[in-house]
Amino acid sequence: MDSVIAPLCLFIPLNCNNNKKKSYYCYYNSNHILNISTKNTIRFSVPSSAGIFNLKKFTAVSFRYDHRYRRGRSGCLRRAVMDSSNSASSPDMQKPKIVTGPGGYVLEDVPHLSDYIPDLPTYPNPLQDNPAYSVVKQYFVHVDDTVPQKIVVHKDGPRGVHFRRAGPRQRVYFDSDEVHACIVTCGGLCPGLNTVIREIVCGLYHMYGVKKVLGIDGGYRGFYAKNTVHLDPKVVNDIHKRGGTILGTSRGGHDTSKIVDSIQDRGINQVYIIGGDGTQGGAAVIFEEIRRRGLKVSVVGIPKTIDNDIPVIDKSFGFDTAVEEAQRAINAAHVEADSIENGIGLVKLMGRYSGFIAMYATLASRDVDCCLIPESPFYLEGPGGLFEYIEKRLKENGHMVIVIAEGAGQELLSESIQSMTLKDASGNKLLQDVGLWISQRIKDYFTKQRKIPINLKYIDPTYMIRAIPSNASDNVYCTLLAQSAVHGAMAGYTGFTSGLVNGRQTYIPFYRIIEKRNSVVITDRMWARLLSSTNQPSFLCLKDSIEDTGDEEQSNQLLANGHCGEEDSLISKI
Ligand SMILES: Nc1ncnc2c1ncn2[C@@H]1O[C@H](COP(=O)(O)OP(=O)(O)O)[C@@H](O)[C@H]1O
Ligand SMILES: O=P(O)(O)OC[C@H]1O[C@](O)(COP(=O)(O)O)[C@@H](O)[C@@H]1O
Ligand SMILES: [Mg+2]
Repeated sequence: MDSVIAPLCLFIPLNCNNNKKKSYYCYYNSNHILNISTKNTIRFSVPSSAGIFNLKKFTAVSFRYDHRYRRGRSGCLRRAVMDSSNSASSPDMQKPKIVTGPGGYVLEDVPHLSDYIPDLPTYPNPLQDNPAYSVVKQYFVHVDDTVPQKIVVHKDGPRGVHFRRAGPRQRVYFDSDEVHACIVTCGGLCPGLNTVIREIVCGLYHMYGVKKVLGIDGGYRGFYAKNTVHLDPKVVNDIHKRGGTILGTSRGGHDTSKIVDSIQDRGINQVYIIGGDGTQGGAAVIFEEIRRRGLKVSVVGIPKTIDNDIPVIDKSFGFDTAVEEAQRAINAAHVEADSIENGIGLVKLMGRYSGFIAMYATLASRDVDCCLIPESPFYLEGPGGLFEYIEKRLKENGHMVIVIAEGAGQELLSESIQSMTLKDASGNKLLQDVGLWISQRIKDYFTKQRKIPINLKYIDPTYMIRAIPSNASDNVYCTLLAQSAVHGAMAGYTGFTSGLVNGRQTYIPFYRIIEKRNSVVITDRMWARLLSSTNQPSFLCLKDSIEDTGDEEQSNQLLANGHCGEEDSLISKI
């Protein structure tokens, strides 16, 4: 382990088999989850009572669950908490910047260029002379402004974790002529990518007078394997009306030293990285390498995930657009099902590990009779199963609509289809098509076993949803995210993701973004709302779900409060 270079990703699946000892399988690598190798597997045991898994022996900078290793219905994952005193045990690692204050106040601050480069000159913010902004009272953000992560507090409770408020600062750490910025988009497509690119370029130009902005072509590998594109307000003027990303994107290709060499060789000093959890993980590595080399380069992440699976932030851009567009597919499924005897409309929506799109699209539509998501295990046959429910709805209503998230029921699929271990270039497991599989199972059951003729129409609108331009509210959201990112970089902050927390723009340290995944908490009120709106079976009683998750902290909270903890960011706020 000593030879491992940071950052290190540990994936710990827990086989929850009610034995006294539980086995953890750790996979680690130095840079990229693709390089996970079975040779690097360490196996050891901890007592079942261990709620916190201590990473003392490892040089861990990032840590997250990986549902890909989830095992069957009884498999579960236990929260593992990174011990912050150990997380930076390598001399190359940036220690989290934690500031504490009275009343249990904690600021999880972001790095600043001045942390590792002494005597940096500062300049007055050019915005002070900008006629558009000079009318705003208190335009500049106060240096002590922070935003609480938890908005619901109790009288005697601690003030809790805060993040630095985003926005323009009185003094900046870059002279406008000195700035050479670049923008890269990585991972899957998402509505709003072009709007974010546009607003970074226009923000740099119009607010700070920055003229040198480069577009990196085709994701991370574009830094060293492709040409760059010059970006200015004229080039990006209309791009927010188009879907996709004008810069192109890719998975794979994260070669840290080649990327940082390219940044250094080109004289780039602000790097804007737009992408999901994988991309932000890559951004964290780039930041660490830049810091290690002592370069005056701000590294800024803008979170992109159509699945809304990035933690801490209220929701991700493009999510609203995706939910809205999904309505068209659900409407079509409903029209088809309603027009024919025993019609079943089945719509597969995105959501590899998190069922937010399926849940919100279902709640918005009111036409859906059953919504299946990865977080809520289900079963097909027998009392309380899906087939029984379908038969009941067909008898009652003559038709039904099912929405299924792409990651739902994967454990059932791997039981019936030989498990595939193929991965994409980023190391994400290639999922089996649950929509096709479940269509076939439903058809077989009703026509062969029950001798009930059904008419099933399957719709997969995934790429039609991903490829559209963002809607009006996402456009505004993208603008604020992009402008906050620019303000942060100009103010000398680095190693952060720009994100909305409780309705306020904030700067969040990378490690908080990549340490875990945001997912639907099925024992939370929002999922209960869904169950009550569709009237579908829960497939799991509360007692079972508590036993099954094996997460003691969550279970205790559930039993005590009837709802879940801070992970349910989007849900619990609504
Ligand atoms: N742990 C990691 N460290 C470095 N780079 C990573 C890591 N995980 C993913 N990447 C890189 O980030 C990019 C996007 O990741 P991917 O998972 O495909 O999309 P997303 O950012 O949407 O989650 C890819 O180039 C991938 O190689
Ligand atoms: O077909 P691709 O390009 O591999 O992408 C598929 C994946 O990307 C997504 O659309 C969304 O990914 P992000 O959350 O990273 O935006 C998933 O729903 C889907 O599993
Ligand atoms: Mg991802």
